[in-house]
Amino acid sequence: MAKQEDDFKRVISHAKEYGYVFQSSEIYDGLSAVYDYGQNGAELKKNIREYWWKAMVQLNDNIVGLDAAIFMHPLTWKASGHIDAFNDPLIDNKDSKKRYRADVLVEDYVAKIDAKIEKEVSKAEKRFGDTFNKETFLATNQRVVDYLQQGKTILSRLGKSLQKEDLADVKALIEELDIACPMSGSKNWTDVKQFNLMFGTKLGANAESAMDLFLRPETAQGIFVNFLNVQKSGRMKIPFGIAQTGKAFRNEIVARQFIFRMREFEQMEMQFFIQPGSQKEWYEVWKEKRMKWHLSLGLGQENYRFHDHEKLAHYADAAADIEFRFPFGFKELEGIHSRTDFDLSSHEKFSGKKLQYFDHEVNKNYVPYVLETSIGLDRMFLAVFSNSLVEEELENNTTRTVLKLPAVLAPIKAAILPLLKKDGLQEVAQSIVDELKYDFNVAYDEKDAVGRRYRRQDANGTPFCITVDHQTLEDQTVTIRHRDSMEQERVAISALNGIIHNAVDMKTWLKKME
Ligand SMILES: Nc1ncnc2c1ncn2[C@@H]1O[C@H](COP(=O)(O)OP(=O)(O)OP(=O)(O)O)[C@@H](O)[C@H]1O
Repeated sequence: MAKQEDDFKRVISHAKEYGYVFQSSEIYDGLSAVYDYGQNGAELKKNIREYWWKAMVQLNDNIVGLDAAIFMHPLTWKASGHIDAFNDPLIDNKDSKKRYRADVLVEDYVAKIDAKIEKEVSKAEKRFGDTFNKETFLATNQRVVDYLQQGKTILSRLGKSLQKEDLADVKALIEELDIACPMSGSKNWTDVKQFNLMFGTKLGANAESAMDLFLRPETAQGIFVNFLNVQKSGRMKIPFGIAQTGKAFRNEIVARQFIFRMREFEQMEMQFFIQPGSQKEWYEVWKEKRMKWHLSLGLGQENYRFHDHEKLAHYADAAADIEFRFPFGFKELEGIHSRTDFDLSSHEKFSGKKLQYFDHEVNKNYVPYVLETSIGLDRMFLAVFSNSLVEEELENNTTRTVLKLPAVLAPIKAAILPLLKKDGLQEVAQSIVDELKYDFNVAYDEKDAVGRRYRRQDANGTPFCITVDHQTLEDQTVTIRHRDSMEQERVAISALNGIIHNAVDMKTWLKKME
């Protein structure tokens, strides 16, 4: 646990030191769970967004984009169920005065059971070596079987109590499990209460006539209310999808995991409109497609897993998360939800407007079913960033900090370094920058010894360093150093564009999804 916490602290401080993420309004001591992206963070975020957009919109001829407003008519949130059901069960500890999500307290308890299982598995793995079979072990080792059953029983009871809104039972569960406040160790709890997560605001200057609005808690509803606008104007045929990226706002109760859980964040969502009855098939298709997108970035297959939901939201008939191994364990990164016709039917009901589609294939009108993929851009940022940050032992007994970002996402693709600040080397380096900058985001760096500059660029995630030296003046060649291998090669200036292009081109990376 201590190592996990240290690793996570290192991620947060590195993000600040290298201009990736800052606490919002830091000079006023910050605003809790709100963050700003710095010069490098803004680039990384933009690149992730573009990587998603290309994969979803550009590569699929039946998916189009949308940019809906954050403000929406208040009835939208009545129809979507957010006014009545977008609640988290909260519980306060009377001694520490700390507030928690009651369901998260129980889930964390189960995570501890999971950690015990992992421990048993790794012990057995060591003992049995190559002959070890994890599946057989999980099914036959009595202690592990008991742990698994215990976790399942707890989660199933939690799911049922939440579904029935039986908050007294959620509290009873916390008491039965003897869960203590993680900050103080006290077990002196209040009752569990529901808390609506939407932020309210007002539209209009006049106090009497001002209209109560909500900041959108998800981008999806902007897509649903525009379903017919897009379908008709784009003459879209089912199955088709609408994708959008944009800000969403949630007044999260527990928000202390850096950019994992924010009060203002960005989502990348796609709603895929399909024939009723075909949802199971599309659910599997999109689970697979989205996992392939993640794997194409090369962060390691072992860092992802699916988690199929037992407790379903009011709109869903199936749901799974793609979980990622964050510094604090496996957690949700993306959700894939089979939303049935809940949203469109509900908007029909509340707006009085038909939101139907005439399907020539089957010769009838219907309200389409929807398959949704929804990922948090900030969470994806954290996944990429935390996974990439490594402390590497070098042969000469020193270490280096290197941010091994996938080159396609790196904020700066190459740094151009004159070896010395004289003899015309700076001018040549600058002329290389001036040529490359039309195609790539590049940096010029002349300060400090070249070794220190390499380290700085490593820590910044820059895939290439290009050094201009005296030989450059004679034969128009430079040294190019690769961030991950630290290998250096001598290449012609004229070859630089091609080398960088091969490494960072989105097409090459996206093709890995095939
Ligand atoms: N507060 C938040 N901060 C950052 N990203 C978020 C936040 N809430 C949701 N997301 C992102 O949006 C995606 C889709 O939202 P969804 O409503 O399905 O999340 P959720 O199931 O409520 O998440 P969680 O269970 O973690 O609260 C999530 O998978 C996550 O990546």
